[in-house]
Amino acid sequence: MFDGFCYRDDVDVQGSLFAEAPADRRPAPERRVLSSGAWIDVARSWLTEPDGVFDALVSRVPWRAERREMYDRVVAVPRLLHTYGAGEALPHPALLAAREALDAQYAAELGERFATAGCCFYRDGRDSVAWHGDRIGRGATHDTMVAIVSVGDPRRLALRPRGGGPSIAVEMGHGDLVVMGGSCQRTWEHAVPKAAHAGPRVSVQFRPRGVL
Ligand SMILES: O=C(O)CCC(=O)C(=O)O
Ligand SMILES: [Fe+2]
Repeated sequence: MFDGFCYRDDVDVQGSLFAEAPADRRPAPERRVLSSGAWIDVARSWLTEPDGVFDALVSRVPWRAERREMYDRVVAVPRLLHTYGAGEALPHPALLAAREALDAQYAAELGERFATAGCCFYRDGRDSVAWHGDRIGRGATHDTMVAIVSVGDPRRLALRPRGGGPSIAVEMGHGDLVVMGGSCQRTWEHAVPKAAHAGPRVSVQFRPRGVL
């Protein structure tokens, strides 16, 4: 069986040759420093089993439509949502492995672990999220991180400084990781703009406790 072969191959290599090394072969994130203490990290093809994760997310998550309350206004959210709280089982083992890999990569810098997993289902290019910062919780006052794992069709994450200035964009492709860090949630805003042609995409955002 192909799966069995892959698994045993992994175990052999990690067990005999690299017994002390972490069993993680994900590409290292590359950092882009933005203004005012904000940064983003990007790692392409970072998630293991992205196809299985996409299928599991689309079929197993209890999706609901919602309007999201931002600080001073309610933003229309044309997309489906579900949040897994701290300690709740995630719908695919690769997402648990992803959270553990994020903790291994970032816990020292972040000072805590990733706890919650917010999931968003963009059914097609008409689904989107407007400009906002994740500022309902501590992100409004403290440096933090929001780690986005993306599966399905690629979509653009646009970012712009809160006080005005040119925007940048990062493509979030199938299996890619994009981490917004530092002051990003309070000094920058982000959005997923509508796209003329896009198939389904699911985003999983890992956040520490108290960051929403
Ligand atoms: O779709 C994404 O990856 C970003 C979602 C987002 O910014 C949010 O839900 O706060
Ligand atoms: Fe956000």
